[in-house]
Amino acid sequence: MTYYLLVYGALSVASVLLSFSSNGIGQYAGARARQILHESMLRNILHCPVRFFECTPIGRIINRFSADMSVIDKKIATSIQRLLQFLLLCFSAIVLNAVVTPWFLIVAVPICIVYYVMQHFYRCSSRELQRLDSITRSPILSHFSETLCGLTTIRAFGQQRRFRSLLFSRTDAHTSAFLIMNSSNRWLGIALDYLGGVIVFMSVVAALLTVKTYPDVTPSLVGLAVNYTLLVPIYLNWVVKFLADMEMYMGAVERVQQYALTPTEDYRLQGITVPRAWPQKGNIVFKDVSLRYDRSREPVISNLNLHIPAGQKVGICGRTGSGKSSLVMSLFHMVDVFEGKILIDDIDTKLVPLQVLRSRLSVIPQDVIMFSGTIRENLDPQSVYTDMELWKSLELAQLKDAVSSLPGCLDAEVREGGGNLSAGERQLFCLARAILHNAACLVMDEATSSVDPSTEKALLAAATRAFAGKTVITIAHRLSTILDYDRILVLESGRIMEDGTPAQLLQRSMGIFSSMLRASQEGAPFTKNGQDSQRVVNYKRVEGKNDSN
Ligand SMILES: Nc1ncnc2c1ncn2[C@@H]1O[C@H](COP(=O)(O)OP(=O)(O)OP(=O)(O)O)[C@@H](O)[C@H]1O
Repeated sequence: MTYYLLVYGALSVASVLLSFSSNGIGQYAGARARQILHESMLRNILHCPVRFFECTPIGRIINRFSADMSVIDKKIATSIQRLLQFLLLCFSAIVLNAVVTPWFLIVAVPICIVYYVMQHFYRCSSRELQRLDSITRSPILSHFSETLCGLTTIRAFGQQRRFRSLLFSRTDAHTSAFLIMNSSNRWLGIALDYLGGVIVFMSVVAALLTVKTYPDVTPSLVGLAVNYTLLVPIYLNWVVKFLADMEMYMGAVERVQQYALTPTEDYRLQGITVPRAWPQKGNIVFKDVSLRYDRSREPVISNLNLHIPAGQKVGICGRTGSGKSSLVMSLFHMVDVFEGKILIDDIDTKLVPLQVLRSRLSVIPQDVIMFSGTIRENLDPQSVYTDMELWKSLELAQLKDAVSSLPGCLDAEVREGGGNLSAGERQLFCLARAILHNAACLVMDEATSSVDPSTEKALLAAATRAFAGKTVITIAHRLSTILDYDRILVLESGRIMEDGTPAQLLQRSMGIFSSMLRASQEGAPFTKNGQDSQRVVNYKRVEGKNDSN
């Protein structure tokens, strides 16, 4: 009796210790695995080219980071442990039955086959149903985030009802998939219960036969075997469930891994080391440059040659899709420069590490991004400038008075997306950022297209003053704004069609620039009072005088 008690006690202690260590090790391994997966996905996504974000719906990316990561975080480690536990329990029950009642082995084989077929059928269906569940969830998230972003437009056009019904129909599709998935789980539960009933029945029959044929088998041993068998259906149910769950969860790992392996931009971390002050002059040379967005697409610009001397103010215009943005984006290597060279102050930009290159040039885009925080954080996120430098840049950007009147001045609140600032103010803040950077080249990509003429005038005047003597490249939305520039380039289908001073281009009455300017004066509402036409006439007069001098 003491012997049995000691063995039982030792087994219990061993079981507790093993369970404790397997839980600890399992959870630690799970935590490390999900940390590695999350970090590699995040690192990769942050380094993906802009094109990836244009082609991938935001809802899908959020889904990877929320739903898929949550599955990996909460479910996988526990499921693997439970699966192993139930597999071992099942195995031990079958072995015990086989040892005590050998007749059980005869029925065990067909039962195993039926069991295999059933779980295979369930797992195949469950995988597809899970995919359906995941596919139908992304459109809800995309639709929801799109609706939030475009709330003003939706309300302005009275489209609330349409958007609401679209949301409901997508939610219905998702709920249906979810319901079918859950029903399939219930089906499996019921089917396995029936199979379990058959197993118990067979086990009892095998026990009766064993008692007849092997008289030395005691009733207590038979009772133990039958008792174990009673639990087999429950264990089997769990094994199948966890197997299917694991398969489903590994889908999340596969999707996360896919994002962790998405090709990133070439950051050229091993690139050349450029002087701290580069580019000092802002002398830009395009040598036989060809650009494309994708290997499978035609180049948007082919064999372009262009020299922008240091300190020149260049206006770029052309019809929509002519390649203006692509041309200036190539300076930042945001488009694939697959042929030729772009030199800035005699250094090939292809060899400069991408982060260095982008940090040395300034850009004012059409849509300025402001983050929720303070004005100081938005101007100088890395806290490298002094207050005096911040105020100086605000003064040059004509924002000093506006900021000083705010409660908290530099620490005044900026809401998400700069919601409490006007479009013009946001653009002036972007100019202040560019001034702080003190880059030798400034690029303005239709920076003034969403502001009124007076703000536009203020922004351009501030930029001209702050970037006097530096290279400024402006993609012009309103042609009248670049009439006082040093040079104008007219692009068409990725080629430079006209290149010269504004006066030279205006002299070609049948030229593209002249006709575009004429068309904009006829069409633009703010030319009704003749301001811009007058400006062109005055400009021609002044140029005429200069020429005659
Ligand atoms: N992200 C992109 N992916 C693929 N092709 C693009 C992409 N952006 C632009 N393109 C293509 O490149 C060509 C030039 O576009 P780009 O935006 O440079 O013209 P743009 O003159 O700046 O036009 P807009 O004045 O309308 O901004 C167009 O044919 C356009 O379809």
